[in-house]
Amino acid sequence: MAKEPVRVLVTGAAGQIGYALVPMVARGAMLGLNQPVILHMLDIPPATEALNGVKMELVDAAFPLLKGVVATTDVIEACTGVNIAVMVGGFPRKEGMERKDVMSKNVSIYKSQASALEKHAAPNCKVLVVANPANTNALILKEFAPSIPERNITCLTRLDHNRALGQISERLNVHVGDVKNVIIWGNHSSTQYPDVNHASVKTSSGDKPVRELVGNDEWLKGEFITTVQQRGAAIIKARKLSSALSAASSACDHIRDWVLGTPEGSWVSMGVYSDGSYNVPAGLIYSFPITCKNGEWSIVKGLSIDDFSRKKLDLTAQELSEEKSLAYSCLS
Ligand SMILES: NC(=O)C1=CN([C@@H]2O[C@H](COP(=O)(O)OP(=O)(O)OC[C@H]3O[C@@H](n4cnc5c(N)ncnc54)[C@H](O)[C@@H]3O)[C@@H](O)[C@H]2O)C=CC1
Ligand SMILES: O=C([O-])CC(=O)C(=O)O
Repeated sequence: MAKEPVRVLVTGAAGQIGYALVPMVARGAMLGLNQPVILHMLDIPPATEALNGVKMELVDAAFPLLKGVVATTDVIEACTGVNIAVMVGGFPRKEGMERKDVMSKNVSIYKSQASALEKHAAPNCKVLVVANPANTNALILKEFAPSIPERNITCLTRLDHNRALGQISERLNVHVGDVKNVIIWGNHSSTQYPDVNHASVKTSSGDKPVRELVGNDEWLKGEFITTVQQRGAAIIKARKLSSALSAASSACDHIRDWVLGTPEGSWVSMGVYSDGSYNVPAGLIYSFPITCKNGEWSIVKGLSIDDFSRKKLDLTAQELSEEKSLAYSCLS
């Protein structure tokens, strides 16, 4: 029997990530090649014409899995009945800005969209916040949508995770699909901590630790970390626009693994509501190593944290606590 379509909301759908993301969803990259979808696309009134253009292109692309498109500037219509919400809408960072510089513009958007989701989305709707500052927008959304379970509200750090895999694969000249179990800890910002202490590479003689294969701690503790932390800024410098295709692809990875599960023996990074694991203060949306099964995520527990890592985990938690206070001051 044909599967019921899943309703996927993409906010900011007329923007550059939206434009890359909606065809990926319609092709099955997010929910699988046998899962029909109905796309809900939200943008703001000045983008109405562009949004309609995206809708026309979706029709023209004749995607077999796409069973309907709602293109609207009405937040209630956009949120009604959605099972997955990918929150991309917002004001992007420009060259020379830190992500928290876009805070005041974005947190007020997330406060109002929280209420629309809470009232109109399908029960158990899974939410992924992409727009920056992603962790803090997700936290605001959680706080202003108290009836959505906190487990259902996450933010995107999978792009940073994938960037870390990419850097290791380039350094070792191995295929990116053979590298696993890097971790992004903390904030989707330049204080994030890309950690390879538990990462490995599949080789013909079994899995080998990344640290051993790289054999250069100075690079791993220095240039590797800063390259991943600063990759978003490097893309902005090169393109004069922030990452879009890689962000869209990573958003698909995030939802796909959350819904369909992570492969046995490997984990991903997701920004989730901290339960105090690894002594990260509870009540922050913080990126952890995560496995997913049956549509639920769990933090990977019990990994060893050395002194170098401890300081990095604490630093990015500190930044998130400060962002949280700043966000509240923007809202008052
Ligand atoms: N977490 C992550 O890994 C990444 C996050 N980002 C962030 O994603 C966001 C989107 O980036 P782009 O698509 O490049 O920006 P963009 O400016 O091309 O698109 C944003 C879209 O959001 C719309 N929008 C603004 N306010 C809205 C509202 N209240 N409701 C619905 N739509 C609204 C705009 O009209 C625009 O069409 C930015 O905040 C950016 O910083 C970007 C890359 C990676
Ligand atoms: O850097 C930015 O503002 C966009 C972004 O979040 C990223 O590419 O990681």
